[in-house]
Amino acid sequence: MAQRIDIKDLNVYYGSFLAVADVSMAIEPRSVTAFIGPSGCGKSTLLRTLNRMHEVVPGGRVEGTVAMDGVDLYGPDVDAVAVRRQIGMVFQRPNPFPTMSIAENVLAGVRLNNRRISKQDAADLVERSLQGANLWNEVKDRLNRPGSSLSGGQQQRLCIARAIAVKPQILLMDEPASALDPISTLAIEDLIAELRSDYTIVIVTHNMQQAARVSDRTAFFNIAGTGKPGRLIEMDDTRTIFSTPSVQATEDYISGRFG
Ligand SMILES: Nc1ncnc2c1ncn2[C@@H]1O[C@H](COP(=O)(O)OP(=O)(O)OP(=O)(O)O)[C@@H](O)[C@H]1O
Repeated sequence: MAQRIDIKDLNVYYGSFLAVADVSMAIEPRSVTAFIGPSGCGKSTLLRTLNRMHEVVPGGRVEGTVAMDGVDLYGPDVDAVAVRRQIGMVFQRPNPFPTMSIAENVLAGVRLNNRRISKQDAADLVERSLQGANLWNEVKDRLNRPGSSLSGGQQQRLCIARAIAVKPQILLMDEPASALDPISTLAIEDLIAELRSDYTIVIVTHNMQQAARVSDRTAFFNIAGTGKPGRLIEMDDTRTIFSTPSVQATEDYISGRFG
């Protein structure tokens, strides 16, 4: 199911402002890649180019290529809406549909994709997705209660269930645990570790320990100053980045000397 992502010579703009410059990197399938770096270096912006959400912002555009298993997402025949539907995204704040039931929240993406689905298939998909998000046991007796009746950590796992219900190949996570308490954070991290075997996962995180715990590869981004674009400084196995990075700025950042 998972797909490889190849980013080549990517520049990302908001209008005339170059927010991220000259990024080339490969993101391996069935692995977790963490984007780290100081505030404003463009981690979230880059993440949003991977499912064409960036260009939803007025003036948002890219130069360069982002290929999924060799197919350029920005190619002329590619439908941006279809790309957004296929590539799951989980945000910082859990955003279930508050009045929709837990079960309908899980099915929301599938329904948006206009897929006709029988009652039994829907029930199976709800169970499978909630199992996949490690939430089934906590909610199986109240699937008709509203999504907003869950705790923050449960809501975030519900959002992950919603994302995986459409069977995406890639899951993008923008600080998925930063609004959660430590126990919910660990639940999300455990879940990421489990999902890794089926998906290509890219996670933006400010939390160094989290990057070290959950990711296989880490990409460090930096910015030379206000108004300057963010750049990829280095990318390597997470163990290497956190033990023997090759660039001084990476070492300074991970050891807490700036950022
Ligand atoms: N909608 C927008 N319109 C214009 N500029 C934007 C927009 N969103 C972000 N930017 C700018 O793009 C640059 C990169 O922002 P981005 O949010 O991607 O950084 P980040 O590394 O994810 O930051 P943080 O860690 O604080 O979330 C910043 O200079 C930011 O001000």
